[in-house]
Amino acid sequence: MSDLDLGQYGITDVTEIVYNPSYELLFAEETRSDLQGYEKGKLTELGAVSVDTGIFTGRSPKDKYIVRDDTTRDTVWWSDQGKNDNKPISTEVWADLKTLVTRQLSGKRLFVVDTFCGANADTRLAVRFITEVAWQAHFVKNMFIRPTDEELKSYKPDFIVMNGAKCTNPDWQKHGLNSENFVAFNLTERIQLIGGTWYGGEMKKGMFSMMNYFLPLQGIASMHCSANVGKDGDVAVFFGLSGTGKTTLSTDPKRQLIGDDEHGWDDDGVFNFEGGCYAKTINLSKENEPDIYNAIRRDALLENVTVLADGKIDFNDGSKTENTRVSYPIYHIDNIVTPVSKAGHAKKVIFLTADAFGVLPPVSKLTKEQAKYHFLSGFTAKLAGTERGITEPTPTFSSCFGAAFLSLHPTKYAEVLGKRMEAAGAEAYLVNTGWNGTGKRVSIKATRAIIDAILDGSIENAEFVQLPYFNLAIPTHLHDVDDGILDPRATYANAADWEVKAKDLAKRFIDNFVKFTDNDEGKALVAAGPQL
Ligand SMILES: Nc1ncnc2c1ncn2[C@@H]1O[C@H](COP(=O)(O)OP(=O)(O)O)[C@@H](O)[C@H]1O
Ligand SMILES: C=C(OP(=O)(O)O)C(=O)O
Ligand SMILES: [Mn+2]
Repeated sequence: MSDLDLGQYGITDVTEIVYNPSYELLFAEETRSDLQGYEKGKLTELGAVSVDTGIFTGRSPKDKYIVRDDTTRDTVWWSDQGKNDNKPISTEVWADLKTLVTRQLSGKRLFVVDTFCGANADTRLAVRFITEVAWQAHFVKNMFIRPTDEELKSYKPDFIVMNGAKCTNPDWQKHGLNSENFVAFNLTERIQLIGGTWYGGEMKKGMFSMMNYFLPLQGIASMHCSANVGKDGDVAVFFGLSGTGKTTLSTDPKRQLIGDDEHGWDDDGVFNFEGGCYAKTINLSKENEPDIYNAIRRDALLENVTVLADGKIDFNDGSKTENTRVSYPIYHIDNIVTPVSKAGHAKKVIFLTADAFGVLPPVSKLTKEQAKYHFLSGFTAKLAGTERGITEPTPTFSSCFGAAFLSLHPTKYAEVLGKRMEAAGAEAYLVNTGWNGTGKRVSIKATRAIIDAILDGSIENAEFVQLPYFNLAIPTHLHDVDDGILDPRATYANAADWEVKAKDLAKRFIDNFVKFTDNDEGKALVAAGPQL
């Protein structure tokens, strides 16, 4: 253990430091009978503890800030340079927020959890979390990489996350901020501050935003994707915004899981940033998603699910939020890459989208140019719950399938990914896990069969037709998939209804892409997008 004087961060009079608590200790701490309110965990019949995360049951992008100083001024993609969540704050406002959080944490009994973000020793961030809430310590222990005892001996943090969830900012209006809640980053001090929101996802996705800052500047792709690898070492990555199926579809008993949400791609291949998974549990069933269901046991941590008096869980109850979750260490899934979550170069790149309009085909094969176009566009529907204020599927363009986490301009991620794909000879596919003309979502079973056809290569033997307006190549037949769903036009009682919606969506793509056409490269990509 390195020097644990929290005074160096401005936290004083700490009564006790619970350093890197074991799962045993966390269980005891979060189920203590004297705990009150949102701190209190409940034991469920599956053996996992369940907590309520408070007022915030999803991330709060509107409350996200980055200090604009000499480190970040010319690197960060700022909210005044495009539509994004990287709102600048001054060092003065930062100092006030830091005082609030350090004062909140001073004089307390604190949990300190030392972790890594990133599987590779040369590019990982050693992230130290400081929190007064036991289940928040549990969450980061599940989600980040747990250092070995040997690694802890020489552990030196690169980044500090001070979670002051219980404090809010009374001066937010004077500071010109969005609310009394804040999630703020300082790249010079290498500190994240949290106030007002208890939601653990701010820590997880916060450090993802930081990897998204550091890695592309070194030519390493930083990707909002899941990843797995087949028996022959064939790696696939699945990009997608929240709720599109990254976690569900990468958890595939036939393939070893690398990770379910955040990865890098360097000269050696694809590597996980995390040490755990964060699965949605709304309507979870043992039949549809057995591996995720079985991962919910002792040491997993449930969030915002409904627990009945006898400890039974009602996974169909979305009354607290649609964004009910479980975090678990990655080894709760049987088939994973060990000991380090990494594998070779990706040969298949899958863009998952959940099209709420019911226009896009369940699968299409993309040309190189189309891959770039769709990566920059990042079309999907935001599903209910993951972000505050989103209560029904809302169509959105989220660059790189993760605009909320991009610290640099989207073209930077496209450039780095493009180079990696080119060098690996990777093929790209667009998979719609959302809706079609039936008004229903494509079934998980059908999507899984589609993914199988992509990964075993059989899709390459299919006959393809071109979908008008989008010019997407769609297969006419795939093993174990109903032919009737492959062409979205066939899922409408009246194909003319598809036409109307398709034209509308095509126009949205075209309008959205205008922002990328201020340079020759972007202009050249327009031809790869929808045409009217
Ligand atoms: N065809 C489908 N493919 C993938 N997931 C689906 C599909 N239909 C419904 N779902 C549901 O959508 C959600 C996908 O969420 P998840 O895999 O957690 O997405 P992500 O990891 O990208 O946020 C799950 O609740 C899953 O059960
Ligand atoms: C945890 C999140 O990721 P995802 O929903 O993509 O799993 C999130 O977006 O807050
Ligand atoms: Mn996920």
